[in-house]
Amino acid sequence: MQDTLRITEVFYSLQGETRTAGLPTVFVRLTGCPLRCQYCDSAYAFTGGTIRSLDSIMEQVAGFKPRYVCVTGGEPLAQPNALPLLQQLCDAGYEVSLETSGALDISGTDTRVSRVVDLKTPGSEESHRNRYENIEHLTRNDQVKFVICSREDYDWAVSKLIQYNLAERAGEVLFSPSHHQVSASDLADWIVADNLPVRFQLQLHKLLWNDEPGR
Ligand SMILES: C[S@@+](CC[C@H](N)C(=O)[O-])C[C@H]1O[C@@H](n2cnc3c(N)ncnc32)[C@H](O)[C@@H]1O
Ligand SMILES: Nc1nc2[nH]cc(C(=O)O)c2c(=O)[nH]1
Ligand code: SF4
Ligand SMILES: [Mg+2]
Repeated sequence: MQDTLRITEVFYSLQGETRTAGLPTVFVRLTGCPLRCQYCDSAYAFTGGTIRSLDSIMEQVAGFKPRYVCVTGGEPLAQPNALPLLQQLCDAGYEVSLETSGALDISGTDTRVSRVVDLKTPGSEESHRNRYENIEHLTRNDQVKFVICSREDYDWAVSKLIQYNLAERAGEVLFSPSHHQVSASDLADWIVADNLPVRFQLQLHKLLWNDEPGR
């Protein structure tokens, strides 16, 4: 089918993460993911969804009159039509971000998109899926995220930060606690103790609305 995507939900909320945290944002959640991170808070997007035309998605997004649009999932890049969706969203004048697992090639995405590339830690149980070739495509418009499940994950993330010079390559490096799996205040303390050039982030939407889908 041409120009269609399988979509779990489109909703307007406050961005809970990344460098635009706190800003009203439309979320477009694409259905399906080839990974199975043990902590995944969006497993309801693995299956189901509705096949929709690009035009109908663009129309629904426009109805919210947003400045920011976040394409997430599931794994957006697992659907080939994610690329024209991202491009059309940029053409329409929105500030667009893409949440991606980093398991698929990011190089075909519109360069206006801020790609939030999650480097999967060992604690996710999907770190063998990391596509390290993506790192050479990162620009200062992009963000790298580590979702940290333990002190071991933290040490691993620090080693990748140094090995790939991520703080120079990307505009932001984000360290986020895996929800309820590591103490957020411990993670904050480790970052300060090590004087790391990274941004600590919490999932604001979980503080505000617990774990309700569509928020
Ligand atoms: C649900 S994923 C969808 C996009 C893509 N599949 C990915 O993993 O980046 C969006 C972001 O939520 C993060 N995430 C999922 N479950 C989480 C949890 N329990 N605690 C913290 N972050 C979580 C993921 O690591 C990812 O950075
Ligand atoms: N409010 C809110 N912010 C988010 N930022 C990234 C999300 C995601 O599920 O990818 C998300 C989400 O699900 N809700
Ligand atoms: S890659 Fe993203 S959507 Fe897929 S299982 Fe991991 S966190 Fe969930
Ligand atoms: Mg979420």
